[in-house]
Amino acid sequence: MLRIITQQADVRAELQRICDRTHDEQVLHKEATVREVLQAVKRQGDKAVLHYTAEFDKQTLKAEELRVTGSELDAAYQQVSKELLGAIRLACRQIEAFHRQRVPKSWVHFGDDEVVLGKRYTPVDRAGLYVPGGRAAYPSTVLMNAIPAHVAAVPHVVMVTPPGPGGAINPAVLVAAQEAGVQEIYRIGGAQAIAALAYGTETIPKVDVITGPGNIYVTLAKKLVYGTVGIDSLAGPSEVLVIADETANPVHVAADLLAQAEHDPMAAAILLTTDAALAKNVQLALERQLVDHPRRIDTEKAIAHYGLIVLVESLEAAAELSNEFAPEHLELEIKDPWALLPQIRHAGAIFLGYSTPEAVGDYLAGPNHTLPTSGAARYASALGVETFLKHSSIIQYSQTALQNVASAIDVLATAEGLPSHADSVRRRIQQED
Ligand SMILES: NC(=O)c1ccc[n+]([C@@H]2O[C@H](COP(=O)([O-])OP(=O)(O)OC[C@H]3O[C@@H](n4cnc5c(N)ncnc54)[C@H](O)[C@@H]3O)[C@@H](O)[C@H]2O)c1
Ligand SMILES: N[C@H](CO)Cc1c[nH]c[nH+]1
Ligand SMILES: [Zn+2]
Repeated sequence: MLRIITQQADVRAELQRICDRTHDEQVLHKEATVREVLQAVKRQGDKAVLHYTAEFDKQTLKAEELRVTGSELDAAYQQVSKELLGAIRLACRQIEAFHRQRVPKSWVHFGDDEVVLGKRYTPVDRAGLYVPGGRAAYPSTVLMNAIPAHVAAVPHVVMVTPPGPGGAINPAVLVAAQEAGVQEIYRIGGAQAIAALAYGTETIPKVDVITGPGNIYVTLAKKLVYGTVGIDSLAGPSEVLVIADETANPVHVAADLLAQAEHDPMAAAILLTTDAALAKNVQLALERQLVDHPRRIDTEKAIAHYGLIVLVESLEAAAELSNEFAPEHLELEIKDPWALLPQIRHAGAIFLGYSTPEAVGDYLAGPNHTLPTSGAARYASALGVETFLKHSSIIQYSQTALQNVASAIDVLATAEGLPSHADSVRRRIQQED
């Protein structure tokens, strides 16, 4: 049963508990497991990857079987329906069109003061894409990761995804990877896959940046390898926060809450509403929709632990609570969503109005569905082309320009107690050796 609580009670504490669910004390033992996996893969390479694949994915593989072969890739096209291929291609076009807008461009400015300044964008050499596969297959996530990498012109794109029975990978995932230009695919998942991409093994190449969402093990592993490699963001167990008024349809709101809860027992689904009748009706609708839900057990777990309906006094109060939670997905199911939008400061993606279920963003609206969770939307954003780019600053001074700033640099370097800094400028001005 989805609990209903009122604003005055311990709403803030409850929302904080749900937000913190991937970094609270209860996950410490999972972090210990992840640390062990990272260390083992770093030291033992493929041997450890194969060991943990057997332990956690229940698949016994040999090192030479880790890479998906050309014949498997070809066969995948025969295993997907025409409709599915058509939908993948539509999603590809829309995601690419969105990501090609406002790609950061290199620039150089030649100033009148004989100073040249600029920024030069270059892609990483190697990207590693994590595509989840424990509880569901995610061809959409392949596209959301691979297309921005392609638009950023990353020369080498590697993908990992957990093996299913017999080591098989879902054919739709393999088709999506080919449509989006992935070059190498390895059948590994979880923390061992993140470790392999971060440190490299005999079989799996080390990459420069790891992107993609995943469950708690994947997210903790990404957090721990950050620094050895770059990451996109902490895109962990899914979450949705819906702000709804009395005009919202309770059946639709319940369906949207379940659409995120069904991802993972650690997913979060929250409704903030000004209307007590809506709260009750969403609760009832959700119960009904859960009755013959194919993923009922996990979905009920998510709803029981991380599901919540909060009755709020006003939409402004709802916006403030939402900002504190910083949800991955925020739906505004209210009469005038554009009027509330200026009050929203932190959210991975915002869905406006009754006809915009979060699922359109998951699949094909165009914006990326790999989004920060557990409060990370306070400081991080959706995966994008820029995730695969970095920029170098460009600086050139003429002799005259250097003379103009020499004394200021001298003063600053002296204040910092760094005489060679001052000297490196002074020698040029004085034309000494
Ligand atoms: N935030 C986002 O942008 C976003 C997008 C899509 C999906 N998601 C999330 O991705 C996740 C997908 O999760 P999933 O489980 O289906 O697939 P997954 O690929 O993320 O995780 C499966 C892996 O977890 C590892 N694992 C499972 N149990 C373990 C244990 N007890 N100890 C150590 N390792 C273990 C296994 O190695 C397995 O390969 C969900 O949480 C979903 O909500 C998030
Ligand atoms: N809602 C997920 C992000 O939290 C993305 C997704 C992929 N497929 C379905 N949903
Ligand atoms: Zn989803």
